[in-house]
Amino acid sequence: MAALDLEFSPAQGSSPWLAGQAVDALLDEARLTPKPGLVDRRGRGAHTDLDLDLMCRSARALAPAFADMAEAARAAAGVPTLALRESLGRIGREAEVVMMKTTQGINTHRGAIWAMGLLVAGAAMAPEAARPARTAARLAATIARLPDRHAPQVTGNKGERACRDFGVPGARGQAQAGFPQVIERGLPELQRSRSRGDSETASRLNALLAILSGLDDTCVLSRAGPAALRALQADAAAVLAGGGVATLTGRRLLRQLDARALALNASPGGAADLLAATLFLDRLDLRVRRPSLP
Ligand SMILES: CC(C)(COP(=O)(O)OP(=O)(O)OC[C@H]1O[C@@H](n2cnc3c(N)ncnc32)[C@H](O[C@H]2O[C@H](COP(=O)(O)OP(=O)(O)OP(=O)(O)O)[C@@H](O)[C@H]2O)[C@@H]1O)[C@@H](O)C(=O)NCCC(=O)NCCS
Ligand SMILES: Nc1ncnc2[nH]cnc12
Repeated sequence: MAALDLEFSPAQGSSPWLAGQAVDALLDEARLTPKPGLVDRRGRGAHTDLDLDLMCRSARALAPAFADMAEAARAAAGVPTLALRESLGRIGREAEVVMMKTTQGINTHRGAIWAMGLLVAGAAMAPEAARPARTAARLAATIARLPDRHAPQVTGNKGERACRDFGVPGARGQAQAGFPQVIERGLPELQRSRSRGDSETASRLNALLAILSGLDDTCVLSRAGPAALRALQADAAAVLAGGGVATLTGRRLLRQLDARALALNASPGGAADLLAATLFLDRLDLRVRRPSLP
């Protein structure tokens, strides 16, 4: 894997820069507080084996893999080929090994490696686009729909089992459909909340809730089942209908959602990954609109 010097400030749009944006988006997601059922600055959420320090170390360890994915996408000269799909699959599986070594066997970011890896590749293929977020998601979806001959037929992962048992498309389906929860819910809610003057923290929490309210999160399904997923989705929608996290009503409803997630041992890890994806794409769009951003 390519060596990456994180002290060095890479050129905007370069592969190390894209990798840095991806890692920063993962760190922003992990630190965002208070999230329902998830690891944040307050603690472990519904998890016994995760904490914020571990999430941050895991995120940073993924930088070289994201840079390699961007390089592989650039080498494909803007065309989402089968060879690129298979290169990304190999780099993605290696990144999962790096994650597991870093965390001593705990799954912190498997879903994030998948979603973010595809989006980094999509962004690397469309660096000059006027609306990089949408272009990156569209290219990422095209890559995700290609078959990878080297992927294991059956992984036995909890997400795979939840997709089979509950008939949902899961992480693969979300990517293959062009990340609708990110493009149609996360990003618009982030922008809506900001434009009405909500704080950045409230805007990001609202974006997480918008994603959670409509996502077939296999992390919730496998830990707590379909009734729990429906309850969390309804609670998340209620916070937004109550005015969002910046309001007193919204904050009260968010506390209820958090309490319910903890009582059900349910963690919306898939929604957290897609919030990180939303923040990554938002960073790309912001750089285009405001090139002088620090
Ligand atoms: C396509 C893969 C992601 C494999 O997917 P699969 O469904 O087979 O299996 P999982 O390993 O379960 O991964 C899915 C993870 O994706 C997140 N997720 C869940 N639902 C959705 C959704 N609807 N849309 C998008 N993303 C979704 C979620 O990730 C987060 O949760 C993880 C923590 O879960 P937890 O249950 O706590 O942890 P476990 O250890 O599993 O259980 P416990 O013991 O703790 O109870 C955490 O990772 C978050 O990120 C799902 O977990 C992909 O792995 C794959 O095929 N890779 C191959 C490489 C490749 O092709 N790469 C190409 C481009 S990079
Ligand atoms: N903040 C978080 N807590 C638990 N699982 C996660 N997966 C991705 N982000 C997470």
